[in-house]
Amino acid sequence: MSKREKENILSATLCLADDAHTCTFLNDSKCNKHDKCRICEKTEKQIDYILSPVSKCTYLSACAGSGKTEVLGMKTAFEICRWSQKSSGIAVLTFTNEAANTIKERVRLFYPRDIPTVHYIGTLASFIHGYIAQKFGYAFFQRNREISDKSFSVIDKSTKIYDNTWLNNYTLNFPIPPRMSSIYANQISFQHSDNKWYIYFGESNSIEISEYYKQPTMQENINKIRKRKKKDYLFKYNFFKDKILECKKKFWSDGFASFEDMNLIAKSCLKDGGIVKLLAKKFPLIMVDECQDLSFIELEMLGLLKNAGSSIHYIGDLNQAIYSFKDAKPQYLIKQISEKGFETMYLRDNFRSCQKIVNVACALQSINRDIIGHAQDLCCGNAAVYYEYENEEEAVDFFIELLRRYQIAPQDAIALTRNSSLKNKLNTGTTLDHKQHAIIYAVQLWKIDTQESKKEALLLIGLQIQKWLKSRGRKDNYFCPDTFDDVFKWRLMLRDVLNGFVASDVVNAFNDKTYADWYHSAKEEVIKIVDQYIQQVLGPDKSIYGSATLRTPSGTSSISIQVISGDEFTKLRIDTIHSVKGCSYDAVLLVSSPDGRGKTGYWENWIDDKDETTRFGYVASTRPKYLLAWAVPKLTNEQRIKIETIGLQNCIVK
Ligand SMILES: Nc1ncnc2c1ncn2[C@@H]1O[C@H](COP(=O)(O)OP(=O)(O)OP(=O)(O)O)[C@@H](O)[C@H]1O
Repeated sequence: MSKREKENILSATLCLADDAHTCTFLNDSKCNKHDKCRICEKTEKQIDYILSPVSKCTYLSACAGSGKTEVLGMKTAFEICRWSQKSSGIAVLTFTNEAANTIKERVRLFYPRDIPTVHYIGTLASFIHGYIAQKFGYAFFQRNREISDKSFSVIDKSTKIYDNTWLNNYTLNFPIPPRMSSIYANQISFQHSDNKWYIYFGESNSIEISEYYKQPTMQENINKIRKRKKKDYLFKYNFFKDKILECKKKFWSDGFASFEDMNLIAKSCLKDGGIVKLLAKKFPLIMVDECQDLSFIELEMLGLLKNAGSSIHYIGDLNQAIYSFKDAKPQYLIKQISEKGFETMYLRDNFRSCQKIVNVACALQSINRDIIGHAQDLCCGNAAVYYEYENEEEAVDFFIELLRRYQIAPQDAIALTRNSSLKNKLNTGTTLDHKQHAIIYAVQLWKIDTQESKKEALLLIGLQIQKWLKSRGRKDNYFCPDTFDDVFKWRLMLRDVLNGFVASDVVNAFNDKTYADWYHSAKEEVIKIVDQYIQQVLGPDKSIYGSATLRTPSGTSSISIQVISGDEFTKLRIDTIHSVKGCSYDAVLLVSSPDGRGKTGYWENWIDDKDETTRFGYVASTRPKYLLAWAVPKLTNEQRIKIETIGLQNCIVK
C-alpha cells in the first residue's frame, strides 16, 4: 500500500478537530494547506504504527523526539473511531496526570467529541487502584473486616509518626535498640524483582531487611537480651521476618496500604483467574506510553493481563529509562517483549533536535542506526558544545552569554543537573552581571514589579547586605543573618531599603551612565539608606557606617550600565534531569559535578557507564532543539579527546 493510500484510510476514519487541519482532497492531490496537514505530515513509519493491528502485542521503540505522544493520540483516536464493542474499551496508560492530559488533548484533536466511557485514558496507578486493588483487594487482604467501605486508605511510605500517632498500632513488634528508630508498617515494602522486603528510611534510602537485621547495633541489642534471659534461640532472623509480615498483614487487614502495597495487592487479585479474565475482557487493548518507566511488578501485572487475553502495546524509548529507584529497568521490559513474542516497530526520526545534537545522543548510547534530526541548525555549527568551568556557577554565566549570542530567550532554555544539591547551589547564584552590580540591578528589578523580579531584587539586596554585615544566612530566608530570628522583619527591611533606593534621585539614575559614574555619585547615599534601616531593625550596634564600601567592580568602569526592561528579565530555570523527562527546550545546559564522587552526576560517567548513568546524560542531551552545552570541570588533554569523540565541540565565549 502506498503512503497516500494509508493516509486515505486515516482521513476516512478520523474526524479531525477544526484546529487539526487535514487536506481536503487527500484522495487526489494536495490542498493549499497541505503543509499543515496533521495526517500528511506523519512519516510512513508513524502511519504504519497507527494502522498496526490491535490484536497483536506490539512494542513501538521510538527514539527521543519522534512524536510518541502525537502518534499514540492519533492511534487512540483511530481505534476509538473504529470501536464497535459496547461493554469493553481501550485503556491508554501513562505515569503522570500531566502526561495523561496531554494524551487526552491529542486524542481530542483527532476525535473532537466526548470519549465513550468504556475507554480509559489516565495514569497506570489510578488504573491499578481503581479497577483492581480497590475493587477486589479487600477479598484477599481484609477478610475479617466488618464494615461496608472496604477500600484501602493509601498511606505514603514517608508518613511520619509525629502527627500520625495512630501508626503506633502498626509498629514492628521486635526489640529495636533505643538508638534506632521504631519501624512502622507503612515503611515496609516488598520488591518483586528480587523477592525481598525493604524498610524505607527517607529519600532513596531503603535497607533490605536482612541487612537491617545484621546491623551491629541491632545484633548487640539482640545478644544482650539473649544473655540476660539466658535464651540463645531468641530473636533469630526468621522470627524477625515473620514479625515484618505480621506487621504488614495487620496494616492491610485494617484497610491501610502504601502505594507500593497497592501494586502487591493488585497483583494478588490478578492471580485470581476469574478477576484477570474479567479485566482482560473489559480492556482487550491496553496501550502504555513511556513504557520504559514500567516497574518489574507493573510489567508482571500487564503480563498477567496479556496471558488472560488483553492485547498490549508498549510505546517508549529504553534509552530514557531513568527510574531504577522504582524498580524499572530496561532488561525487564526486553525480557517480557521477547518472551511474550511482541512485534517490534521503530520510529527513527527526531523532530525535536538538529542533527549535531542527535549525533551526540546517539554516540552516548552507541546507537548505530541512522536517526535523522529534523530541527534546523540555528547556532552556526555550534549546536553541540562543551565548556570547561572553574566553578559550576560560572558555567551558567557562560550559557547565558551563549544564549545572547544565538538570540535564544532564557525562558526557552534550561540548565540541568543530576541532583538537587548542585541545582540548589546554582540557584543561589544570580547572573554574574546581576551579582557584580547587585544594587544597580536590584533597583531595576524592583521597579519591574513582577513577583519573580521582586524576589530576585530582594535576594540581591539581601546578599549585598549580608556581605556588609559579614553575617551568614540562607538563600530561602533572603540571607537573613542566622543570629536574627525574625525573617519576616528582615524581608520588610529589604523592601524598605529598595523603596528608599527607588525614591532617591541619585541612586535611581542609570540612563546614559557608565558604572563608574553611578558608583561615584551614588555610593554614599546607598550606604546611608541601608545603614538607616539596619540600625532601625537590627539595632545601632550593627551599623555598617564606616565599615561598608561600594566600589566600581574592576574592569567595568567605562562600560555603560545595562538597563533592563521587564521583557528582558527572565531568570534561567535550573532543574534536575528527572524533572524534564518528555520536555523540549530551545537550549539546554547540562552541568556536570566537579568530580567523579557524585558518580551519576559526573560527565565522564555519562559517557563510560553505558547503563543508567549514561541514560541520565542521554535524557538531558535529547531535550534541546538547537543548542546543547555540557559544562564540565577543567579537562586534561585525554579527557578533551574523550568528550570530543561524542561530537561535542570546545566552546569559548569572548
Ligand atoms: N511527522 C512529524 N512531522 C513534524 N513534526 C512532528 C512529526 N511527528 C511529531 N512531530 C513533532 O515533534 C516534536 C517532538 O514530539 P514529542 O515531544 O511527542 O516527542 P517524544 O517522542 O515524546 O519525545 P521524548 O521521548 O524525547 O520526550 C513535537 O513537536 C511533535 O509535534
